[in-house]
Amino acid sequence: MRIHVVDHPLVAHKLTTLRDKRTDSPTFRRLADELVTLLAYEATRDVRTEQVDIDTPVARTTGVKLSYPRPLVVPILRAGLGMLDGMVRLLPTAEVGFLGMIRDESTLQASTYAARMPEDLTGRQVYILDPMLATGGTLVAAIKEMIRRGADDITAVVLLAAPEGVEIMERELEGTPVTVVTASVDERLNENGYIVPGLGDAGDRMYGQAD
Ligand SMILES: O=P(O)(O)OC[C@H]1O[C@H](OP(=O)(O)OP(=O)(O)O)[C@H](O)[C@@H]1O
Ligand SMILES: O=c1cc[nH]c(=O)[nH]1
Ligand SMILES: [Mg+2]
Repeated sequence: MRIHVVDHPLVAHKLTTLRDKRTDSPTFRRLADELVTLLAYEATRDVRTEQVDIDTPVARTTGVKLSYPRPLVVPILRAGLGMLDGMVRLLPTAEVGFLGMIRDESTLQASTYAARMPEDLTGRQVYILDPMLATGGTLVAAIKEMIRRGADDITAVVLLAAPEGVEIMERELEGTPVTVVTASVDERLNENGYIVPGLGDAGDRMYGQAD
């Protein structure tokens, strides 16, 4: 597994406002959208392309286009949904699958309540979107599901990661073709499994408290 922390002043600036507890939901959603576009630029560095010949108004030339099979973008509901538009803006040909996952806040165990995507992902590049990599339980389960379906190139785009979650991912996904792109690896997890300093509950801050 590879991890790439995007070190850029615009990313740091937007992330700081996202973390601020005074930031309201509409602003939070807008910033998450803008941030994911900046992260997506790095995350798609190895997106597969193929050569194409075109005519400019002046001459014939060779360029590239995104190749087939199309990449698959998979937001993990709920909070990952707030990253979808920003991602597909950069990857307009992508297909979109959905994974609904919830972390039990007392046991911190992740479970899946919905999955809609092709059963066969052989040869597909997959981009998983989830703002938070905390204990890593959610992302490890999601990535294992993609590998089970045959994906051979998986990139997880997360806004924030905890060192504990990164370590679990490295252990559980050793030797797998996985890259994590994030705006920050924070200090630690607290006793409730929340990232410190973090930004709180990403889903609640985007959409309100679910229960
Ligand atoms: O790394 P982990 O410890 O597994 O935690 C991270 C997960 O927790 C949050 O989802 P949550 O369960 O709150 O669902 P929600 O997006 O519907 O709020 C977050 O969006 C991740 O999916
Ligand atoms: O800090 C955290 C940890 C898990 N899920 C969140 O939304 N935030
Ligand atoms: Mg939540």
